[in-house]
Amino acid sequence: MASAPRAPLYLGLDLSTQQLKAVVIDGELRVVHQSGVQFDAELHEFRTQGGVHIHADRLTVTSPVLMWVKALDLLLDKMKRAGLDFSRVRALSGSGQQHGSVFWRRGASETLKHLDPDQDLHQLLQDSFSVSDSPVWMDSSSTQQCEDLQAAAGGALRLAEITGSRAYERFTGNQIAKLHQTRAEEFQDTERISLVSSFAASLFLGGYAAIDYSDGSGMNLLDIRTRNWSEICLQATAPHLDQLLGAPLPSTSVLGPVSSYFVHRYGFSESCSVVAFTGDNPASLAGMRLQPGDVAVSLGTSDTVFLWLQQPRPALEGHVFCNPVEQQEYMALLCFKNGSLTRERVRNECAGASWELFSTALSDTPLGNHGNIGFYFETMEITPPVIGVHRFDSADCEVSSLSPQVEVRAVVEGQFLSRRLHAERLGYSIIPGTRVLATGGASSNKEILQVLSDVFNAPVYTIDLSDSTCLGSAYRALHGLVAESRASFFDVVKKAPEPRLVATPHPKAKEVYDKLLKRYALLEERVVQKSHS
Ligand SMILES: O=C(CO)[C@@H](O)[C@H](O)CF
Repeated sequence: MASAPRAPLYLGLDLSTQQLKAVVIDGELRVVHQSGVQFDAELHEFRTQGGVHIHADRLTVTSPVLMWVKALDLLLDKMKRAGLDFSRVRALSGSGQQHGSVFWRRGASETLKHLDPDQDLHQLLQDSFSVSDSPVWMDSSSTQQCEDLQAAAGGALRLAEITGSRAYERFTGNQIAKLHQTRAEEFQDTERISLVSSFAASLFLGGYAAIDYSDGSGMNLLDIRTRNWSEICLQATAPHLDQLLGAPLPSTSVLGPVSSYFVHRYGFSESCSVVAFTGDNPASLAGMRLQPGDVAVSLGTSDTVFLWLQQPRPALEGHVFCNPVEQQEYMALLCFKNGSLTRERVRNECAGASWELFSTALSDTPLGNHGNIGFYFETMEITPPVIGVHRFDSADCEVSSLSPQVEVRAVVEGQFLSRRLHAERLGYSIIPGTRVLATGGASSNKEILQVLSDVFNAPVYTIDLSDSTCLGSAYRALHGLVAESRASFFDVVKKAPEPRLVATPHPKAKEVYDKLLKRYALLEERVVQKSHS
């Protein structure tokens, strides 16, 4: 059913690792438009792989910030050509890959304020960034800065108590510290530092957008209880950081009207509101309308497991972020770097680059995979921090290879055993009645979700759109308009379609995977010890 011609629309964007996506909903929360730009395929002049550049040291990982700018030009042109009436967009919001950072050159705020609508953003902002290769969440090169920050804060656990996480290499504060130490001239030429989320919001705002509490929780700089920058952490990171970052704001904040550039170039209404952008995982929590007691499993470039927390429970593993939709509450998250790119590599090598054959391999191999277990940490993993590929047979003997079909099941079972093991270690036990909400690209594959249901011994649900992050941003755009009146996010989006049950655990699942999980934990410890020896 089409929306009425002048009925308001709400735009949600997601600037993720491999692509820029958009979803448009109407006032009934129906998706009326989707679009996207794939970085590798449509912006190949930037020569990224999976949207990033992995540097020769195999630890430094960056993305060209002008690729993200040009992707927005392409996306809005695509949406305009597809006939989207931007004048109906009442509010827009968005999300970005977490932890990444953008360094605006001195003078860029003036350029942002006076964008010429006859030119594209990519041309206008060519000289607006002091750092052209933005550090992103896949980077693992700031270990020294992590150690220094933990020492300054009083140790790893103290830092976790303050910021929600011990120091992690990908977290923005440590990346800023490294850049300040190793690229002093570029740092000196910087007048503002944004997250990927607030950078995208700045483009629409025509000025520097505030960092929101939720994505700001992924920097090792924000005190998650006071929701202000931690002085100890700022001081330990770089000079004048409070000025470079600006004051953080609630994730529901209306930042202002869209800039005149978008009014004149694309026909946005002058009254279209820009609602604070946030991180991709917090936006996904919103898109799935995650409730306390649910467990979300996002299967994207990174795999993440996240859930709703009423009170922060920081630990030495995983993260606590401010909740993006309930300002006084929190969310817990575990991140696994070797996610979809690892599944795709095994698909290419063991299933003829076909998802159908990949799914057939899963259907044709038994629960527990005859005791074979695999660890596929092709790049430095985050949870646990280890690199290497290791395969073990049913007698816990390391083997050099598995048959193609067994390897397919081993990568999927191994990833899900790891997600479950580390979630349970954080006290997030999967109890009867727990709903597992799956999202992200791989959540459209029923056989992969069947393995998830079996390993977690829980029913798995999905929402119609595998892209909960964009949908969550569109929901947040709508909610931002009424948040000041204290309207709850859940009231505003209660008409959204309910998650759909797509897999229930096999009767033997609990017996098989409770046992296999114990072996997995011992073997993972062995792999970690071996990689640190
Ligand atoms: O590092 C992560 C979360 O902490 C990843 O999920 C990124 O947000 C992916 F873009």
